[in-house]
Amino acid sequence: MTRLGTPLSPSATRVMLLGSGELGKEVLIALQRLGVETIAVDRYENAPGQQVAHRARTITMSDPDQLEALLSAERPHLVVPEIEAIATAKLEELEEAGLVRVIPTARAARLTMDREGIRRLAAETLGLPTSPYRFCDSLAELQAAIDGKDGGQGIGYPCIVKPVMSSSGKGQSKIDGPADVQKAWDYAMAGGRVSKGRVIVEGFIDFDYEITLLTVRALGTDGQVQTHFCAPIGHLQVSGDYVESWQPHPMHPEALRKAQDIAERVTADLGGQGLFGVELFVKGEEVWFSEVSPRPHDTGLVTLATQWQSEFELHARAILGLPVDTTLKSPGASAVIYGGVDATGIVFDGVAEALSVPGTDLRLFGKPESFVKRRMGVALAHAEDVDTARERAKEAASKVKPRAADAEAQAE
Ligand SMILES: Nc1ncnc2c1ncn2[C@@H]1O[C@H](COP(=O)(O)OP(=O)(O)OP(=O)(O)O)[C@@H](O)[C@H]1O
Ligand SMILES: NCC(=O)N[C@@H]1O[C@H](COP(=O)([O-])[O-])[C@@H](O)[C@H]1O
Ligand SMILES: [Mg+2]
Repeated sequence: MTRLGTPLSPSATRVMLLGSGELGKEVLIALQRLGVETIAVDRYENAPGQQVAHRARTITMSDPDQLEALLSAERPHLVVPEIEAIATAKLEELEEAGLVRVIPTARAARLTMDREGIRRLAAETLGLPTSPYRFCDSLAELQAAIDGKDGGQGIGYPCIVKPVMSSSGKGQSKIDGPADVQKAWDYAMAGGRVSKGRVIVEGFIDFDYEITLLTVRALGTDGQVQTHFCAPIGHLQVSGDYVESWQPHPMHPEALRKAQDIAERVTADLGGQGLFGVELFVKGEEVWFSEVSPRPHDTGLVTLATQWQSEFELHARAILGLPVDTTLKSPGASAVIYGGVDATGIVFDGVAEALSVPGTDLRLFGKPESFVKRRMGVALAHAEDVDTARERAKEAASKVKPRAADAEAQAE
């Protein structure tokens, strides 16, 4: 295990998060509870995790020179990517030279920041079932891939187009017919996290439900990495972004076996220690791999209400080489609170009303700027069963009403 010492002293264990949004904030809190010295990095000032870390640094994380300069100034023992858009090639170079240890590995961070890297690994190297897909660099290539005029079998309609570097549904759209192709291309070009004129087009999978299988690679007492699974998390996505999640999601035993097998294989290849969010589509007993985050997953926010150790605590423990426990405490659910307004500085109305819903809790992330579709908070609920928990979480989330702080000042 990593030796734990005294933060802000020479014996400290220093962990740097690259990306400090709502997910990183919870990882930072979990690390601090174990006496780790934390450095929160993000692309903008006062990111949620920066508000709870020992130190905050703001850089362009996709700039290799800025990243290298920061790493040599801070000399963290562990570097924990929290977002896709970082200079992963630089991390690989520094890891190779033995200068940093990246969680779970720099290669995993590189492969998963780009849909092409992880999709080719999963489908072509590991032979896992996925949707049919093609990568395209222009509108003409996209049309040809859909029509099967690029030498391959046509992806056909409906299909889904996504920038190769994006997350939370940014730049993603569904194409139902030829009239939607241009619009989907333009939207993808505008929506990627890092501008790169490349997209993936995927055949649409008509799944019964989709899950995130949180998978933890942690050291056992024998010093070997062991794989642990959390109970499946069901979720609902709107426009490619998660709006609700719940745990446990009931699964046919054969589908669960396949899901765990896929998760085991993909995480074993990515390697290292830490928690992964393996996204899977399920229809009957059939299971498709969609993608994987080598870090806590947004749909896994529900584990703050459902597990003895949340996904954030599991990640913190696993990366430090400590034992983990993935057992469920209670069925539960989460429901997203969007900003609803474009404003710098907001006020949340209805918080007391929300928390008066039985079994609920809130996380208000503290992001300095709100956008209509920016995730600003989440409602959590536990209950005797998942259906009740979902109702509670949705009710609590619906009572929280963000509004521009300016409007309040004007009203007073
Ligand atoms: N091939 C597909 N067939 C059917 N639905 C799909 C397909 N690809 C994506 N989706 C839907 O869109 C959602 C978002 O897709 P995906 O996970 O690839 O995007 P993302 O931007 O990486 O999202 P996040 O970062 O939140 O995980 C999926 O969870 C699923 O609901
Ligand atoms: N699906 C990935 C995901 O949920 N990532 C989470 O969202 C933050 C970015 O939010 P922002 O776009 O509002 O700054 C990231 O920092 C991470 O916590
Ligand atoms: Mg996803």
